[in-house]
Amino acid sequence: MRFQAVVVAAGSGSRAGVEKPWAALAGVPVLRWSVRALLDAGAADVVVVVGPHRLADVGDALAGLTGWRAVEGGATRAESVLRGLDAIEAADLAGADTPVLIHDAARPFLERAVIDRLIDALGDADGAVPALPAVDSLRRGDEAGLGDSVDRDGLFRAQTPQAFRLATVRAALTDWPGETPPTDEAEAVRAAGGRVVLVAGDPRLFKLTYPEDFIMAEALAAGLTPPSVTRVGQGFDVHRWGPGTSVWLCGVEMPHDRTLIGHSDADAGLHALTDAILGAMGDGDIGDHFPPSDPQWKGASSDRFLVHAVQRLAARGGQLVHVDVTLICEEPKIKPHRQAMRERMAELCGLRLDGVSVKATTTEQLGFTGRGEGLAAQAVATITLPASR
Ligand SMILES: Nc1ccn([C@@H]2O[C@H](COP(=O)(O)OP(=O)(O)OP(=O)(O)O)[C@@H](O)[C@H]2O)c(=O)n1
Ligand SMILES: C[C@](O)(CO)[C@H](O)COP(=O)(O)O
Repeated sequence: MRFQAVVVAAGSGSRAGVEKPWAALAGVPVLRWSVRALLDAGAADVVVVVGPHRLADVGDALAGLTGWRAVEGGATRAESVLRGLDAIEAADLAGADTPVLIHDAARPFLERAVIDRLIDALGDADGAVPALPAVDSLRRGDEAGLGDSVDRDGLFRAQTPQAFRLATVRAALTDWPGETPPTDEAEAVRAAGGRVVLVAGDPRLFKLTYPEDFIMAEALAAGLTPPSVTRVGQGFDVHRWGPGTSVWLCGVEMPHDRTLIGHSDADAGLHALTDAILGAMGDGDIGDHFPPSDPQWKGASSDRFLVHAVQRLAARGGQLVHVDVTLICEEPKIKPHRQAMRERMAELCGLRLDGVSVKATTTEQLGFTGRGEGLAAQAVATITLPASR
């Protein structure tokens, strides 16, 4: 059954000391783990609720995923949930009876089986909550020491996502009578007279709360991260020399007594590199993405071609590992500009400097480069891609 989802990610993480949704697990933001799980399990839309200062970051964290929208959260978790529900209502994404799953971004390891149990249970209840029975013995205690035992029979640890029908949970939160906000939606729905049932939770669905929780989460994430494959792509480009006073190479403009002729800025180094990255992804070539027949690329800075390829790689969950460009020309001399070129390419590619190489060679005055008719560039890019998805 299709369902809507709200992922609350607007907390400050005061106990963890970090804004948990933005921390990385196996290199992937916690928020992405949570949202991806819901989308993979069939959520029609996921409303992501974030702090106002994070609205601009959501696109990067969720690059390549479709079916989500971001809204601004509130001062409490309950307020954030309500804003997410309001967004579903405002965008007319669901009817009053549509199931909505409300989930803490800070619980990144959500299995589809939990979602299936929740949706099934919602058939004849007003709400469903995944929970685990308390297994350790429970004691009261304070500074003075250990107090009485608490009977753990019938005690559960509530998790998220929690499932309700849109109108039920929205009304319950809007009409919440308490002075302090409800601890979760189940509490609000119960207070409104609803029947909330328990379904089996999942130990992996623990909430990141304290710094030490990240140790276990990192281990789990490593085990769940699909193995990556490493690929190498190569690119080659040539431009003809013509009259001019400067030339662009590898993202750097340098004075020269001629320039390279081309539809864009004719930066053969960046063109070869863009093709190398696209080639490693099996994603066509620079001409497919930026046709020379298209007037909008006339005189364009080649920076944008390279950034486009890097972004397409990121959208597929891939990573650029290393790039290596060789410029083939008699003139200009490349060495004085090499460091600036590496720094610029590192910036454009999001790589460390030691992952970026620029080399140059002459062809001993042989061939078209040797005769000074044109400049050639070749590039190699190493990338990793998730082995699946
Ligand atoms: N105003 C708030 C407070 C919390 N949350 C979200 O609610 C979930 C569970 O809350 P909690 O673990 O309490 O997160 P924080 O509020 O970030 O942490 P802390 O209480 O330690 O400050 C988290 O995904 C958190 O981002 C939210 O969206 N809006
Ligand atoms: C909603 C919740 O995750 C259910 O366990 C929890 O109540 C929210 O987090 P907090 O630690 O209680 O603030």
